[in-house]
Amino acid sequence: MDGNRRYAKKQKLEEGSGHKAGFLALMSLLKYCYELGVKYTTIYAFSIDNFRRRPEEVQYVMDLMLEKIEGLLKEESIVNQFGVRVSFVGNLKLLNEAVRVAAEKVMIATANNTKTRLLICVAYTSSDEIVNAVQESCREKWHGIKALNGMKNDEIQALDGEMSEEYQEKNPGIKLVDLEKNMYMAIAPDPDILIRSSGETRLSNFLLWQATNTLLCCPRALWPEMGLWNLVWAVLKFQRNYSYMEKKKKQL
Ligand SMILES: CC(C)=CCC/C(C)=C/CC/C(C)=C/COP(=O)(O)OP(=O)(O)O
Repeated sequence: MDGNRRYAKKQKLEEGSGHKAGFLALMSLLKYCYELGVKYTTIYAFSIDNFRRRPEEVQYVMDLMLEKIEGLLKEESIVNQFGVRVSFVGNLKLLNEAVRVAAEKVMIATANNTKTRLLICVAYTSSDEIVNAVQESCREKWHGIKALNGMKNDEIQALDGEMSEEYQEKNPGIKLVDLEKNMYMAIAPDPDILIRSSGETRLSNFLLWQATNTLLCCPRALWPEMGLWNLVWAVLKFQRNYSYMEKKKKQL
C-alpha cells in the first residue's frame, strides 16, 4: 500500500490523513476483491523497516491500526459482512501489546469464517520470515535427533547429511527439514497477482520466497487513489498471462 504520504502532500493534507485515506481505499478494494470471489488477499500494512520512521509517525500508524483492528470486530464490519477469516502475519512480538492483543482477538473471533481469507502483514519482511523459518527448522531437526534414544554426540554428528527420505522412513522420530511449512505465509498459497501502487517496481522485502511466479502489477495511482479499475486491470492482465504462467509452472 504505497503512496499514502505522497497522497497527503499532493492533496495538501497532514501526513496522517494520507494513512487514513489509505485505509478507506483498502476497505473499498477489499470489498471488490470479495465481490469478485478472490479467496486469498494479502496486504503489506507495515514492514519491520517502517519501524525506523519518525517515532511520531510510527505511533500514529499504530494508533490508527489499533482503532481499525478493533473496528473489524464490529457486527457491521467488512469481515462479518463477507465471512472473512483474518490472520496477522509477521514478527508480531515487535508490535506494542495493545495492537498485538487486538490482532489476536480478531484472529480468534474470525477463525471459523470460511468464505475468504485476509492476511495482514505487519512487522513483516521476507528476510525476517526466511530467517525465522530456518531457525524453526533447525530447532525441529535438533529435537528430532534428540528424540532418538541413547544417541551419542558423535553419532548425532555422523547423522548429518543422511536425512534422506529413506532414512526418515526408517527413523520416523526424525523429520526432514521443511522450510516452507515454517514460513509465516504457509497458511496461504503463493499469490497469483502482486499489486504495488504508486508506480514503484520494487518488491521491498515482500513475499520474496512466494512471488517467484507471481504477476507483478505496478499502477501509477498512489494507494489512496486506487480503485476498481486498477483491480480489474490487474485481473485482466493476469488472465492474458494465465496460459503462459501455467505452462511455466508445469516446466518447473
Ligand atoms: C488495520 C490495518 C490494516 C490498518 C492499515 C493502516 C495503514 C493504512 C497502514 C499503512 C502504512 C504505510 C507504511 C503505508 C505506505 O505508504 P507510505 O507512508 O510509504 O507513503 P509514501 O510512499 O508516499 O511515503
